[in-house]
Amino acid sequence: MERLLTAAEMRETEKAAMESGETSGRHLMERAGEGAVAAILSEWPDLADGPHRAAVLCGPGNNGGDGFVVARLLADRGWTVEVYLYGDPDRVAGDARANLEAWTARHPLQPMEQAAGATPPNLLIDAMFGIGVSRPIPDLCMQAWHALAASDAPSGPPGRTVALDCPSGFDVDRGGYFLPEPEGNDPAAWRLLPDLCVTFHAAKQGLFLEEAARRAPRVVAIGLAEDAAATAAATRVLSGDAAEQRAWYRRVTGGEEHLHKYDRGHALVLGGGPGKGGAARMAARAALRAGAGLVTVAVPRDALPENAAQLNAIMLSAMDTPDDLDRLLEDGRLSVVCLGPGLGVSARTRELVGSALDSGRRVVLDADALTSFREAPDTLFEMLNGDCVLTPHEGEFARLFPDLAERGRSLSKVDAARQAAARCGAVVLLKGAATVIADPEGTVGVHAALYDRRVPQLATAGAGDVLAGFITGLCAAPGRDTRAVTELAAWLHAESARTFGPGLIAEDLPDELPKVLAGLGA
Ligand SMILES: NC(=O)C1=CN([C@@H]2O[C@H](COP(=O)(O)OP(=O)(O)OC[C@H]3O[C@@H](n4cnc5c(N)ncnc54)[C@H](OP(=O)(O)O)[C@@H]3O)[C@@H](O)[C@H]2O)[C@@H](O)CC1
Ligand SMILES: [K+]
Repeated sequence: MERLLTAAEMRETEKAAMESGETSGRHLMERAGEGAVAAILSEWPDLADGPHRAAVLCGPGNNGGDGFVVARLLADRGWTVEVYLYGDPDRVAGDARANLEAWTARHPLQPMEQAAGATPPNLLIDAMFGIGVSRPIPDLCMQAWHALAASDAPSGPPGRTVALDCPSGFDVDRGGYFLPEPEGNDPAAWRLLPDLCVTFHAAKQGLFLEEAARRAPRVVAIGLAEDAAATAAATRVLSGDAAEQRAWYRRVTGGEEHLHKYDRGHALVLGGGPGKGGAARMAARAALRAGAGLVTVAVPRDALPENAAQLNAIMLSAMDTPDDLDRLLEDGRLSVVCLGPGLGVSARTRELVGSALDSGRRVVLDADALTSFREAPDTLFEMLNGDCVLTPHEGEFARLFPDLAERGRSLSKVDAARQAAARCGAVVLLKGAATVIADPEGTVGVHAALYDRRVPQLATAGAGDVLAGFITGLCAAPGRDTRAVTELAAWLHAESARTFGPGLIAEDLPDELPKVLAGLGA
C-alpha cells in the first residue's frame, strides 16, 4: 500500500528534508541517478553485460540534472553516451548546473536539435521534464524522443526506453499528457510511451490514474525519510505483494472465525420487476460469496416466480412498496441494504432509498438508485452518512456531481472523488480502469487496474452489479470500516477478473472469488 504523492507534496517533502539539513539537493540528485541506473540494469540484465550505447535527452531543470548523473554513471561503466540538451546550457542552474559541468568537463554536450539525426541507442533516457511541467513539451523534444525511440540500435541489445521520474509532459497529478490546444492532427505524438518509468522517492499520483509506461513504474529511494511521504499524503495505491494482501484482508475483515451465520451479517438486495431481476441476483450472489451469512433478494410480487426459479441459497421476499421495505427492515438482523441494480429510475426507487437510509442500516447505492436522484442530488446527500457507499461510474458521477465531472484538467480523479465524498457525506467509489475510493474525511485509495494488473475483461455487462454485491457482502458483518471494505471489494473484483482471465462474463466473478479468498488465507 504505497503512498501516492502529488507534485506539490513531493516538493514539500524535498523542501522539508533539505531545510532540516537532513540532505541536500545535490545528494538527492546523485541518489536519483544511481537508483535509476540500478533499476534499469535490474530490469534488463542484458544491459549489465557490457558497455552499450545510450542517448540521454536532458531538459533545462532538475530532471535534466538527473539525466546528467545517469549519463556520467553509464560513461563510468564504459558505455558510449550522447547527451542532448534542450535550451541554452548557460541557463541551467543549481544542482543541475553542477552535474552539467561534471559532464562537460570530460564529455561533449550536443544541442537537442541534433538528436533526431543520431543513431538509435540501446538505451534512451528521457530526462527532459519531470514534475515541473504544466504545459505541452516543445515540439523539438517530442520529435527527438520519437526519432530515437522508433527503432532498435544497429548492434547490441534492442533499444529500451526509460523516463526519469515521469515521461516528459505527463501530468503527475492527474495522469495523461499535457496536449497542445487545439490538439492538432496527432495528439498521440505528445504521448511518450517509454518501456519503463523510474520514479523517485514515492509513486506520483498520476502514474496510477493513467498508464505512463509499458510496465509498472519502479520507485527508487533517494534518501528521503519514508515517514516524510507518509505524513504528506492521504492517498494510497491499493496493491502490494501477496503477504501484504493477506495482512490487508485480515485487517479489514477482522479475520476472526464467525461461528454463526448471523455473525456474518444478513444482506438485503432489492431487485426489479419481471424480466429485470438479473442484476440484483448477480449482486446477491456476489454478496453471499463475499461473506454475508445470509442474503435476501426482495422483489415485486409479480417477479417472485422468476426469482424463485433461479435462486437457491439466496432467500426471497416480496416487496412492492416502501412500506413493505419498512416491514422487512423491522428484522433487526438485516445489517446492510443494496439498492440500484435493475431497480429502475423512478420516484419509487427514490422512496425505497429513503426508507433504507431511514432505517439506519449500512446502504450501498449503485446504478438506478443513483440516477433516480439526478434532478435533485442534494435530497440524496442530506440523507447519507459515512456508512453509506455510492458506486458511480463516470456517467452516474456526472449526474450527481456535474460540476466535479466537468473538471477537465483542473481536477484529478482523486480530487473529484474526494470532493464528492466530502459533499455527500458518504464513501464514494468512482469506477474506471483506475477506481478511486474516497471517504468524507478525505482519505483516498486508488485501485489501479493498469500495467501488469490490467483487466480489460472487466468491461462486461453486469460487472458493476457484482462489485456492488461484493461491497454489500463485506459490509454485512458488523464493526467493519466502510471505506476499508469498499477498497478491499474493488481489489477482489479486479483480482477475480484477473485470475479468471479472458472470456469472463459477470456471473463468473462471484464464482471465481473463493479462489482469490483462498489465496488470501481466508
Ligand atoms: N528538487 C530536487 O532536489 C530533486 C529533484 N529531482 C528531479 O527534479 C525534477 C523536478 O525538477 P524541476 O522542478 O526543475 O522541474 P523539471 O521537470 O525539470 O522542469 C522544469 C524546467 O523545465 C522548464 N519547462 C517546464 N515545462 C516546459 C515546457 N513545456 N516547455 C519548455 N520548458 C519547460 C521550466 O522552465 P519554465 O517553466 O520556468 O519556463 C524549468 O526550466 C523531478 O521530476 C526529479 O526528476 C530529483 O533529482 C531529486 C532531487
Ligand atoms: K522525464
